[in-house]
Parts: sequence; C-alpha cells; structure tokens
Amino acid sequence: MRSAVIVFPASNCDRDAETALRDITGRAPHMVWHAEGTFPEVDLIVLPGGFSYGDYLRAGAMAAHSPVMREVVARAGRGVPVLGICNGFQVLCEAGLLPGALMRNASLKFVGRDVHVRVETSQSLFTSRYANGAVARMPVAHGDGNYYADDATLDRLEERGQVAFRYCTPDGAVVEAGNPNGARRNIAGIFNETKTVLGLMPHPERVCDPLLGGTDGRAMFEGLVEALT
Ligand SMILES: NC(=O)CC[C@H](N)C(=O)O
Repeated sequence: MRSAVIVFPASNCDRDAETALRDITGRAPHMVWHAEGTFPEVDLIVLPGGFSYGDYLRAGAMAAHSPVMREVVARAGRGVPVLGICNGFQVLCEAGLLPGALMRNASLKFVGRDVHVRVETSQSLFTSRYANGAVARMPVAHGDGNYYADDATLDRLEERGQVAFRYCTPDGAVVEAGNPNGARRNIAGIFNETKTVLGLMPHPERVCDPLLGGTDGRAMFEGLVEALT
C-alpha cells in the first residue's frame, strides 16, 4: 500500500503517522510539503495532527486553503481514501470534505489523555478490522475537538452510518462521562457519504506499538493495508 502524509507548517504528528505507516504497510510514506501542487499517486492520504499554521483564524482553516489541498480534494473526489487525524479532521471539515466543525473544548482547556471510543461500524475501509461495538483506547491531545453539526446534519450522519467512533466509558457506555470535549452525541469521528474519507480526533497512529503504551490503533492501518494492497 502506497501512502502520503501531508505536512503543514506546525504539523507535529506527521512523524508519528510516518512511523505507523512504515511499520504496518512495510513502505515509507511520501512526506508531502503543503506548498506542493501535486504528489505521487498513492492509495491513502493522511492529514496528520498538529497545529497547522499555528491554528490561526480557526484550527485547520488556513491549511484547508494551502496549495496541496486542491490536489487532496480532487483525489478525494476520485475516491482516493483520506484519513484526517485530530488537526487533520479539523482540516477536512474546513475544506468541506466532511460536514460540521470542531469547536473549542467545552471545558475551554486543552485535553491530553487517553480516551475510549466505541467503533460504530466495521463497514468501512478504516474499521473493517474492528468488531462492531468494539471499544478502543486511544490518546487525545486537542483544544478544539468539540464536534458540532446541526440536528439535521447529525440525523443524516446517523441514518447513513457515517458516525465512525463515539466517545465512551471503558466498558463501552456512550455517556457524558466518557466525552472529553463536549462533542455532540459523543461523536469522535465521522465518514463522508462514500466512507472513503474519515476524520477523527483521537490518535490511532500513536497506539500502534506496545512500546507506546497501546496497540488499539493498529487495526485501522491493518484494515487499510488489507483493503488497499
Ligand atoms: N494534536 C492535534 O492535532 C492538535 C489539534 C488542534 N490544533 C487543537 O489543539 O485542537
């Protein structure tokens, strides 16, 4: 599986994504600087976590208008899978590839800790290696992770099976106690309509090696390798 990681000024999880992709796919991803107009054909594009452009204006707002994003949007339109992690999720919403927005955490504080998420569907490229309803432990590290969309949009996402992950307690209960940021309906990650684009606030790439304290993120990359190789 060939992959690319898009690197913006102040991305800071690009190396984490690179390491996970190299280990699990067996091939080094292309690291693509934001100013590039194009990049090699790949099977997966990853928008990594970080503070692109210093989170100025709104997190992800400036990155969404960087030169490389025209190419990312075009390829997403052709069905090339795109994974946006944390700041990458924010960029996907700002670029219009996913609906809704990531607002300031309800606590108004940066949250950096492990959370639990429930896998809402295994029917996707990204989640095929998880069981429906599986609970995964992954870290979050964000100040703006509070997913917001209006009721009609949320209803549509739910009807079409576009909710990928919800924050939950360690035993899988989707309740306020498991929600680190106030996200509506505990939403931690969503797909586009064709489920070829996934954005999520937790960091699966940081839990792909027991040395890093967990392996619950590996299944996402293993499923992608299986589907895209
Ligand atoms: N880890 C990250 O990607 C940080 C996301 C983002 N810039 C925020 O603080 O909300």
